[in-house]
Amino acid sequence: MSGLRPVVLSGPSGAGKSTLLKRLIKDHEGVFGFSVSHTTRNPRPGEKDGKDYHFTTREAMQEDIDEGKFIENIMFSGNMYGTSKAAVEDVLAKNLICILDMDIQGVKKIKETDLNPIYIYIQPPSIEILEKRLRERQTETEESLQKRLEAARTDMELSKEPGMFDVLIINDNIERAYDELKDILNDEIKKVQEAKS
Ligand SMILES: Nc1ncnc2c1ncn2[C@@H]1O[C@H](COP(=O)(O)OP(=O)(O)OP(=O)(O)O)[C@@H](O)[C@H]1O
Ligand SMILES: Nc1nc2c(ncn2[C@@H]2O[C@H](COP(=O)(O)O)[C@@H](O)[C@H]2O)c(=O)[nH]1
Repeated sequence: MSGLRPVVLSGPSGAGKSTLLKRLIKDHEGVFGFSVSHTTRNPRPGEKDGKDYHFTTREAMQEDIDEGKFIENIMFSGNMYGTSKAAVEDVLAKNLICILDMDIQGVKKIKETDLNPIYIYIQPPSIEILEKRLRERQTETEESLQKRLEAARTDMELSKEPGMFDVLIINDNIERAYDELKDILNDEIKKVQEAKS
């Protein structure tokens, strides 16, 4: 099936991107496929290699980048992250809507490609609430948390650049944010469902 637009979910660390996209994929079986990024950070409890991320080393990732295997890659909070060409191609080959989770630097790089995704920004209600959610997630050291909050401030400023995102969702309430996300993607979801029926 041609013409399915990928979806880029961006927003600061802790905004709720993974929570929303995991629910979207689970609730729409056979509709969405997650573009599994590479990262050099350590897996969190419960994260699976090849599903949440391809966990790798700096050396291996740099080698692949040098060989042109990545669409985009960044440094975030002291670790490398990136979207390989294979990650996106694997999803598109299955005729699924490809969902990408990335920071705003990645968004800028994707804009230089011909992927033509729908760009969605997930915004926390405030930096204070973001900090509270990140602390409650209990995944970060104090140092990593501070780096993420610093990056979040820059990220939220850059997100205001006109034309950067197609839609902004304020994640003050997870049910409302999820309903908004579903509404935005309704036309794309229908395309896949109709093609399958
Ligand atoms: N609306 C909400 N209200 C309260 N807690 C929320 C809400 N949305 C998400 N959370 C919680 O906030 C934390 C951060 O959410 P999540 O991990 O989905 O963020 P993220 O944007 O994917 O972060 P990262 O980019 O670091 O992976 C999680 O513990 C999640 O359960
Ligand atoms: N530019 C990219 N950013 C990515 C990619 N995969 C994830 N991310 C972003 O990194 C931060 C931190 O993620 P975490 O899992 O360590 O909390 C977050 O903002 C993600 O959106 C990628 O491939 N490219």
